[in-house]
Amino acid sequence: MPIVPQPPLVQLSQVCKGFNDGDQYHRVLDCLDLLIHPAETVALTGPSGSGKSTLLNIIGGFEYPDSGQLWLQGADCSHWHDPQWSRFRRQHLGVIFQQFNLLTPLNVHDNVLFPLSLLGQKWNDWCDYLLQKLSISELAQRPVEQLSGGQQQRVAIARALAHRPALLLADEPTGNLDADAAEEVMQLLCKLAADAGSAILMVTHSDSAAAHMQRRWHLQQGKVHE
Ligand SMILES: Nc1ncnc2c1ncn2[C@@H]1O[C@H](COP(=O)(O)OP(=O)(O)OP(=O)(O)O)[C@@H](O)[C@H]1O
Repeated sequence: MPIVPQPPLVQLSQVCKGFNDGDQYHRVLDCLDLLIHPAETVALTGPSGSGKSTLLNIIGGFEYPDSGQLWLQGADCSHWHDPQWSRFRRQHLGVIFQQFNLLTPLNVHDNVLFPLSLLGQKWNDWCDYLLQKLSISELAQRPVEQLSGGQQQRVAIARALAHRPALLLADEPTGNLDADAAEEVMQLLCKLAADAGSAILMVTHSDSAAAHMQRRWHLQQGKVHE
């Protein structure tokens, strides 16, 4: 059987993005060409305001570039509208937000189940495995607002990986944790993403968190340096 090469998971070609600041246009991303392959892990670093979240938001379809092209899993999504982005995100994208963005009326179990229920799927052995590895099985019935920040972070990781996304976007996932907790969370995140077959693009200001990723992109003055 011939081996069919897989397309890149994420491909950006000449992507530019800027914002109007008063009557001045401020270019944040300056004609970026980038590739992420399936199951690759990439840290995205750079000074505050350099455009890291903007780049993450464009790859997740939360913001649109001003120009350039974006492909996901080989599909040109430069002109996708909201329904196509929603479908892609439901099936293939997991997101860990800096502030966790958990569904606060719900308990841990229902937060982790949520992405699966959007796909018409049920709780499964993988969900049990995630909770067990993240040491939150005992908390399954607890409302998430009753949990500590570190526990909520673990729920956010389980929820982001519940549907085994092709791509995990993480914005400062260890930003609120002390050094020991951050190290443990990074080890868990890498192990579970590898188990799920997920690639990671992770924004971080932490060198030690970035060191857990296979590649490192540094964003400065609109350009990415590797
Ligand atoms: N919706 C917006 N409207 C106007 N300016 C914006 C908007 N979003 C981002 N910016 C500007 O774009 C620049 C990059 O912002 P972004 O949040 O992507 O940076 P960042 O590298 O993630 O920063 P940080 O590390 O502080 O989170 C900043 O100057 C910011 O003020």
